[in-house]
Formats: sequence, C-alpha cells, structure tokens
Amino acid sequence: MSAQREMKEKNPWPVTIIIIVIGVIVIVALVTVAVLQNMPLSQKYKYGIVLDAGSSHTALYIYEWPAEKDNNTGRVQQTHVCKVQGPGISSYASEPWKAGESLMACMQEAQQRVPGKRHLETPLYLGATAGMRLLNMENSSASDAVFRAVERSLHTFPFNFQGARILSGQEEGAFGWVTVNYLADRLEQGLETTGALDLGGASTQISFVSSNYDGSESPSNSVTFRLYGNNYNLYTNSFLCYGKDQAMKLLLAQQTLLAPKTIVDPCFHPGYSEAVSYSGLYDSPCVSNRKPQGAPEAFNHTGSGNFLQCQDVVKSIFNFTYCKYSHCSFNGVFQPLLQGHFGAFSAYYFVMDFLNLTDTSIPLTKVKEVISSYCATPWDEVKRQHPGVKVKYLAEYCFAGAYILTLLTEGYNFTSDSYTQIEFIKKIKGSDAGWTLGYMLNLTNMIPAEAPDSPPLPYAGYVSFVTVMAVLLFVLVIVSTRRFWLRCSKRPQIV
Ligand SMILES: O=c1[nH]cnc2c1ncn2[C@@H]1O[C@H](COP(=O)(O)OP(=O)(O)O)[C@@H](O)[C@H]1O
Ligand SMILES: [Ca+2]
Repeated sequence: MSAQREMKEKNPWPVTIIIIVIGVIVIVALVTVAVLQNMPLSQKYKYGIVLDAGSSHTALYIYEWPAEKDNNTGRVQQTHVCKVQGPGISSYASEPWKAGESLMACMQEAQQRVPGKRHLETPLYLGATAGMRLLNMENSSASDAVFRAVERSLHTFPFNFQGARILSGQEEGAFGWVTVNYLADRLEQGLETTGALDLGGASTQISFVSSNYDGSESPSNSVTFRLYGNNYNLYTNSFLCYGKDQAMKLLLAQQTLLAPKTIVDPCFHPGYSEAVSYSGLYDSPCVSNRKPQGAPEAFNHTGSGNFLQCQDVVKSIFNFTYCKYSHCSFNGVFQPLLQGHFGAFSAYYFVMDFLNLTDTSIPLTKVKEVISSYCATPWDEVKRQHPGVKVKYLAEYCFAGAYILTLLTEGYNFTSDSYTQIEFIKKIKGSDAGWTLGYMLNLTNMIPAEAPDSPPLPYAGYVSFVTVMAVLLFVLVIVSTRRFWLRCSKRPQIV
C-alpha cells in the first residue's frame, strides 16, 4: 500500500498533464483575446456621395470606406455610379426646375444603396464644371436659378447635403490629379506622381508635377499640397472652351466664316449631312463673339473625311505663336516641361477606346493612319458597322480623334517618345478616374497632411509574435516542471 503511494508521489506525469492542459487553455485564451481585441472591427462602412454636374451629363458617385479607417490611404473606393438621364444641368437654363427633377432618380437609387442608419451622416456634394462656368459667364441669374433648383431637390433627401457649387478649372485639374495618384497608392508611399489629363465637353485640364517648376513663373498655374508628409507643387491648367464639344463649336464657327451656308467639313465622314441652326451653334460664350453678320437660320454641315485637312482646321483653333514665358502649351499659357507618366481619362478614354487606340505603344504614325482611315469611311458604312453606338458620338469620333492628337502633340508638346508615357484610363482599381473622388477626399479631410503613425508591427506580425512568445513561455514552464519532478524522484528516500 505504502509502496504504491510512494510510486504515485514519485510519478510526475499526472501533474505534468494537468500543467499541459492548463497551459494549452491559457495559450488559447491569450491568443484569442489578443486576436479579438486587435482585430479590425467587423467591416462597417461609411459613405460619401458626389454629383459630377458636367457640361454634357451628370453622374452620381457613391464612395465607401471602412468606418474605423478614415485616415488611411487606398481605402476609399467607388461602390456605385448612376448616370443621370438627360443633358447636363446647364442645359436647363430656360426651365431650371427640370435640372432638379433630373437628379431625383439617381438620388433615390443612392438612398437605396446607402444603408439607412448611415443616411444622416453621409456627406453629399454637387460640383459643377465647365458647362455651368459658361452659363454663369453668360447669364449668372440663370445659373443661380439652376443651382437653387438642384439644391431644393437635394435637400429633400436625408443625406448631409454640403452644397452645390461651381469648381474652378484649377480645382477640377488638381482634384483629378489627387484621384489618380490616391487610387494608384502613389501619395502615401511618396512615389513619383502621375500626371492627369482630363478631356470634358466644355473644358480640358492638364496637371502634373515637374521638377523644374517651382510655381514662380506663372503662380496662377500652381497648386501646392502637403499630403502624407510630402510637399507637392503641382502645375495645373484648365482650358475653357477646349473640351471636345466646345472645340467642335470653335471648329464649325471657324468654317462658317468662310462658307456660311454649307460647310464641307474634313473632320466628318464623306456622305455626312446635317442641318445645323446658327442659334444652336452660337449659344455659347466660346463662339458667340464670332457670329457672322446677317447669318441665315441654319447651315448645312457636310463631311469630306480628310484627316490631313481636318488636322489643319483643328490647328487653326489654337494659337501656337504667342508666348511670354519660357515655355507655353498654347494660347499663351505657361507650361513647364512634361515629366513622368500621365493618366488620360473621360473623353480621352471614350474616344481612344472606340478607335482601338488605347495602347500607346502604337507609334503615332500608325495612330494617324487609323484615324485617317476611320475619317475616310463613308458615313453610311460607319453607321452600318456600329449599329449599337449613339449616332451623335459616331459622327464625332473622326473630329475627336484628330482633336485629341493635335491637343496632345501640338498643344501640350507630347513627342512620339513621351506619348508612350500616356495611359488612357477609365477606372483605377474599380473607381472612375475624374475629379470627384479627390474633391470628396479633400472636403472630408481624408488625406492627412502628415503620414499617420503606424504601429511598430503590422497586425499579422503582432499576432504571430504573441503566439510564439506564449508557446515559448509554455515550453519553458513544462521543461522546468519536468526537471523539478525528475530531480525530486531521483532524490534518495529517507526511510
Ligand atoms: O461614350 C462616349 N463616347 C464619346 N464621348 C463621350 C462618351 N461619354 C461621354 N462622352 C463625352 O465626354 C465628355 C464629358 O464631358 P463632361 O460632361 O464631363 O464636361 P465638362 O467636364 O467639360 O463639364 C463630353 O464631351 C461627352 O460627350
Ligand atoms: Ca468632366
């Protein structure tokens, strides 16, 4: 009996097993608590809504980001876009209430998409660009009435409406640049930035950082940012009237000066023929001062589809001769030397995508051949080849291709080498390239001036560290316990 008890007392295993079980429980508990305590909270999202009231149309963008990560980069993304039916809000100058009405369907969609409990805190912005800039120049009371109408509509929704306003050309260019670089994660990582080229209907923007530009030569083209601890001195310029729709008006106005009744336009397909009213052509401040005296009601717009002649006419709407700075783009506007990569979006993308020319490794000579052959295709054949494409766009792609090429090479001075640095883009990581995201990030202070403090270890590293340390500690306890019991069992028994 006493020998058995002795055996039991000397055998360390039952105690060791108990220690192992407790140890395993402690480690599991420790790691679980550490993981749960530090785990990112279940993905709750916050939302922001921006309405891009462009000259040709309005689009509503919904952005979302994880609720607890307001200050981190690369996390805000577009979850939905809704295209407003009908034209841009500036087209409703004579019946402003319709501008407000036109936004209702997309706003109702936004109300469905953003979870109800987030409605009140979700900021809602409307930014208008060159269409409203032009209307405001031409008739400021009409533009005020349009804004009142859209504000009335937007106030009827339960979002946190922050107002509707016209963006300056500088803001439009700069926020497009912020969007492109934010989405490509170039800002937080302090990488060399990408330039932004935006072609709208009524204006066009170019924005880039150039190491030989400090902002002093033409201060009005300079925008400075401090983002994630880095300073950026951005060159940006917006050319009002040089969006593709207004540029076409400039082109038509130019041609009607020579032939007021019928113009044979080399930028339109052979066989194309359309009656155009003078009042429609001259309704914009971009061309209104050029209206010929005693012009008829309408003129006949026909096409000849000659790319080389088209390029010549397109060039005539630019002034390449006057420049009071060290370098200019066109119309006497300062531009530093081009530098780095560029993302070209909006109409740049639509047009080059249609022409199958988004690949910029295609040499410029080949690009010209492709556009030239499209221009020379008879209008009937073009319509037959592209039955699903809006006829208005179809008719304009020849002009638009020639315009883009002239703007980039003669206007901004891209060479056959630097042209390869352009990427025609629509989206970056699922979000549309354009000024709206940058605008929202700025207004919600979502890009900090200084780099946010980051924990010394990333989350995964932290969890692994805690686990390894706990296991090590446990092994140590087991080893010492076993050694202790073994020593006890070897000690001579005193009888
Ligand atoms: O599918 C398309 N094909 C060709 N052009 C398009 C397409 N979708 C939009 N666009 C053009 O893109 C431009 C967008 O300009 P927007 O309305 O943003 O003007 P803004 O930025 O000057 O105010 C317009 O010229 C419009 O016609
Ligand atoms: Ca635009």
